[in-house]
Amino acid sequence: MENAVAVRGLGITKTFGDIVALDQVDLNVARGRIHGLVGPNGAGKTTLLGLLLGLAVADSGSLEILGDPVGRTLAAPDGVSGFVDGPGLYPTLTAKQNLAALAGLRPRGARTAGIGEVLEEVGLAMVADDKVRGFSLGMRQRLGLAAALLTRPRLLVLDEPANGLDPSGKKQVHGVLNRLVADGATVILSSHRMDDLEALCSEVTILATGRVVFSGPLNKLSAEDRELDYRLRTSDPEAARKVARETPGVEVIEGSDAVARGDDLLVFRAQVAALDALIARVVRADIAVRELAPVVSPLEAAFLALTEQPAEGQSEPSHRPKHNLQEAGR
Ligand SMILES: Nc1ncnc2c1ncn2[C@@H]1O[C@H](COP(=O)(O)OP(=O)(O)OP(=O)(O)O)[C@@H](O)[C@H]1O
Repeated sequence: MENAVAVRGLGITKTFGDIVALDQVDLNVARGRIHGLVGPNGAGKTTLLGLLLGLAVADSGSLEILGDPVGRTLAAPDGVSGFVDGPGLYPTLTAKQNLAALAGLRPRGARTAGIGEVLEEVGLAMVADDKVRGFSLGMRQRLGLAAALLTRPRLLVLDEPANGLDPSGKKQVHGVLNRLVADGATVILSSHRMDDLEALCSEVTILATGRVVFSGPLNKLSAEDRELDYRLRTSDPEAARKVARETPGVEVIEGSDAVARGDDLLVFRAQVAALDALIARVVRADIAVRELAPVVSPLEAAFLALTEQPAEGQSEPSHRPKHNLQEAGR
């Protein structure tokens, strides 16, 4: 039976001189999933993705990809493709010529998808014969994805793949990634876009200054006992505000940006139980609920809480978690 784990990393450390880019990182990614990597600038995301692509080797720790231990040589492990720091493309060649050049580098007999097929998949068939130097950032990103698909990867590793994509390009790329995992492949991607990660990923790893501060299913981040800020739009904002003030566990936030903009919104902080109680009370008071949403998504809230930068003059960095939230046994 095929190994159910696509990536198993244990205690991975990578330094560049004095800089500790990755500090005892554990990473477990099940096959057939889209796993998101998130963290502030300089957190170590690109470094970690580079290790998965065989662009660098770790100083210590163990890494197993698609069932095989990763050695000390710089080479993409079998079945893995992708890119970090943007796709490497030849600007003076056309999209088709770029892919042909890459396909030509594939070993004889290696699994290679059709060039027309991958261009079609990423929505670039119409510009197949255009030179890449005239491509927008989003088109280059999609061509980079097409190049990665050429190898029919079992593990696709992408650094900021949604960079520069317009909504239709984003939809196209999301479609490609979802089809890949439906066919049994695994995708690991980094992004600063929480909405993208929430739309695509079932699991995320949050890194802060080279350390894992959370790794696990996205739904663990919206834990029932975590307070979140919500915005509520109703048919009667004043009456709703009064109900909110009288509901235990609900803290009305008066000076929020939404209120300052003059929006007819009630912004409040609550745990899930108090939120439920408030909505029930609002409806019982014959006030219609028109919109209810977290001000920031659970992923963004966790990101901000777990990766906050140390305050000026603070000796102990507050982003160093007191508890590592890594899901046990994963
Ligand atoms: N080749 C290198 N030489 C020296 N330092 C490096 C090198 N690559 C990365 N670093 C350092 O390692 C740390 C992690 O960098 P990395 O690029 O992995 O972060 P990142 O999370 O991808 O950041 P971003 O979101 O800005 O892309 C940073 O402090 C960075 O300056």
